[in-house]
Amino acid sequence: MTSAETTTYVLRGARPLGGDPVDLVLADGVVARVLPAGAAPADDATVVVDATGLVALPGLVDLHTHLREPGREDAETITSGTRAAAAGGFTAVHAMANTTPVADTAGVVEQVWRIGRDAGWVDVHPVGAVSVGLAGAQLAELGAMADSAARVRVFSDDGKCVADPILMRRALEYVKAFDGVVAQHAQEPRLTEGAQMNEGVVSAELGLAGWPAVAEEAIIARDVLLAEHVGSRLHVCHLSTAGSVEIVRWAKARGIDVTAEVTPHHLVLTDDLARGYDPTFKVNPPLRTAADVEAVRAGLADGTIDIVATDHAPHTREDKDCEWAAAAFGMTGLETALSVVQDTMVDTGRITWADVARVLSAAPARIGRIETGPSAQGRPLAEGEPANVTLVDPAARRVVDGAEQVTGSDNTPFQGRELPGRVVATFLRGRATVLDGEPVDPAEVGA
Ligand SMILES: NC(=O)N[C@@H](CC(=O)O)C(=O)O
Ligand SMILES: [Zn+2]
Ligand SMILES: [Zn+2]
Repeated sequence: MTSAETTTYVLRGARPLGGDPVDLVLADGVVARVLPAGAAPADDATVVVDATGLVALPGLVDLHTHLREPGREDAETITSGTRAAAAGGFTAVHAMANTTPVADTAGVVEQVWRIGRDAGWVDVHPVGAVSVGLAGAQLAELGAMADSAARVRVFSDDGKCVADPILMRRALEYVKAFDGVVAQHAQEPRLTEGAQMNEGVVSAELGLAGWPAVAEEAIIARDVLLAEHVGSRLHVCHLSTAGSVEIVRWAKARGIDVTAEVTPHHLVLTDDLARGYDPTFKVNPPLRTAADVEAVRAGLADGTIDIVATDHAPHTREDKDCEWAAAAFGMTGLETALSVVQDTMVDTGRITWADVARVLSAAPARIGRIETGPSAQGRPLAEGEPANVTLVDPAARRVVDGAEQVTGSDNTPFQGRELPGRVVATFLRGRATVLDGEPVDPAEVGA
């Protein structure tokens, strides 16, 4: 058995960012050579991957993943969630703080970071909570989390909105000291009390309490103004309405340092899906209207929305197989994100593969400040760069089946749907975490 560190891979005929075919040689953890297709030599110590027709992307980076550990290992563990991430083409994920206990201390974020490192599937970058216990009252120890081994730069009470404006202001001011960012789950709590789905024609018809677009938009409007006032960096989680896109567009034109994400599901699914009362489609923020879907696609295409983030939110059957009102909010996404982006944005001609590399790798790495340093991510596929590489077959098609997925939960909203694209291989610093579409256990290659 060759050890992970010494295996040299030749990705024969790969198309970096969808461009002309080349041979990518991965050795010693970096992209050692970029050669004309067919030119890379192969010897006994080399593994040749036939990458003819495959698009090579820098390893994907998710800014918004729920790994559930510690506390809800029955839904997902750091190991199962990061294995699913690798299967989806990711080499780094940001692990959200709404665990039990909450990731609001240096101790918890270090533990998550260490378990992720030891699992070896992707780099795990813990997100720190903004407030103690996500309670929205008292600022958590942001500085201690930033200074810890986990090097936290992203802070979020995700799942809950930082509703108190003075707490939000203090958090924005505090993170400036270490170039951090506050990632807001924009949801005005009073306007969404008891809300079950998007407020509109469908909620009225179904008799479910609605969640108005203004509840999201009012918080985003407030926060971009706060970010401007204190001169800090704001990130908007899972933006979902046409009005939210307009506000972010306005804020960017004004020079405010704001970034925004959209989830794959908000790029394609609408509130019509609630008609079947299947809680698989219950999510926070809720699925919106076709007009909102069009607006977020346009926002992603014109750069108003910086990134696609999965908001992978695994839940047990117990928490999902119940009546709509009692079910948990959330849907899985790590293993379908790239396919949904290809389907909605690339195959429709709205963005290129180079744009995919930006919105799913370089930009989230930059927002999370993981683009430099020992676990650099989101860098170009150039000689000397870390060999974080994803090979995708854009011509493949597959029918999604939650039972076959790697994640510990099966609440995929794409069950039974045919989607384009398949992740054939993923490399983390030159070590294969996925080959021939199958996860490669880090323990088995001596990583
Ligand atoms: N997206 C969801 O519907 N749920 C998330 C929380 C969140 O992202 O707000 C979860 O933790 O389950
Ligand atoms: Zn959220
Ligand atoms: Zn989330």
